[in-house]
Amino acid sequence: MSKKIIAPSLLASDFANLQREIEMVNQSDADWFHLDVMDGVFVPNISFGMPVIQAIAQHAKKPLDTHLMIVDPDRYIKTFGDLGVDHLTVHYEACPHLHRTLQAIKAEGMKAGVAINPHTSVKLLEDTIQDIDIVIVMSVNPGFGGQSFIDNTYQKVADLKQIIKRKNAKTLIEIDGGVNADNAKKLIDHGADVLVAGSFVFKSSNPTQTIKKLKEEIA
Ligand SMILES: O=C(CO)[C@@H](O)[C@H](O)COP(=O)(O)O
Repeated sequence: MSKKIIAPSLLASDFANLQREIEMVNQSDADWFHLDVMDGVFVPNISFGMPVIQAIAQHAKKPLDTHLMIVDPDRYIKTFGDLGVDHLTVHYEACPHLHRTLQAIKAEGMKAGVAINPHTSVKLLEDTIQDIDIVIVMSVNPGFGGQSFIDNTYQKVADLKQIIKRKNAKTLIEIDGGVNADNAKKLIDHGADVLVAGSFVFKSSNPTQTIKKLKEEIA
């Protein structure tokens, strides 16, 4: 069985002590950093952008998994590649020419991801799945941390896993939003490979231990 991945979302971290938070993740059992870029247009919130990611990249010792919640992501693909981002995920709902966008991300040397909102069917990815390295199944409506997990995510993950198998693709399934110790194992059992956790990690009294517990839960 392939290794299961935990990606703490820095959106829930203490921005006033960002370097300390990055070092915590570096030293922890976490596998990736998850970075949420929000533009205030695609989602009703603005988070952080290139200068902050450039600063994070100087300290992070694990892959940067970057989730663009922005309109017209094609405009910035090269910039994120130059910043040293490892995975770049765009939203299905923001890409009229998804196949072209995926090729452009790969041409910059990054893994190409597609995120789908809770209302978007996994069936819409059937024709591009072999070109997608990572699908982020949103288990909350994107834009904010700390929301409650949407229960139909389990079925979406199972359906997506079937599509990946049928098409003989190597795509990883990543879950983002409301992930905690109560739903982590069930998500893995339904076919998830990567779990993003923001509030559950950074709002806990001991984030390092919380990451360790999550890893044990899904091992
Ligand atoms: O993309 C998003 C929110 O839009 C997520 O990455 C959140 O940052 C996850 O936070 P929690 O739900 O785990 O607090």
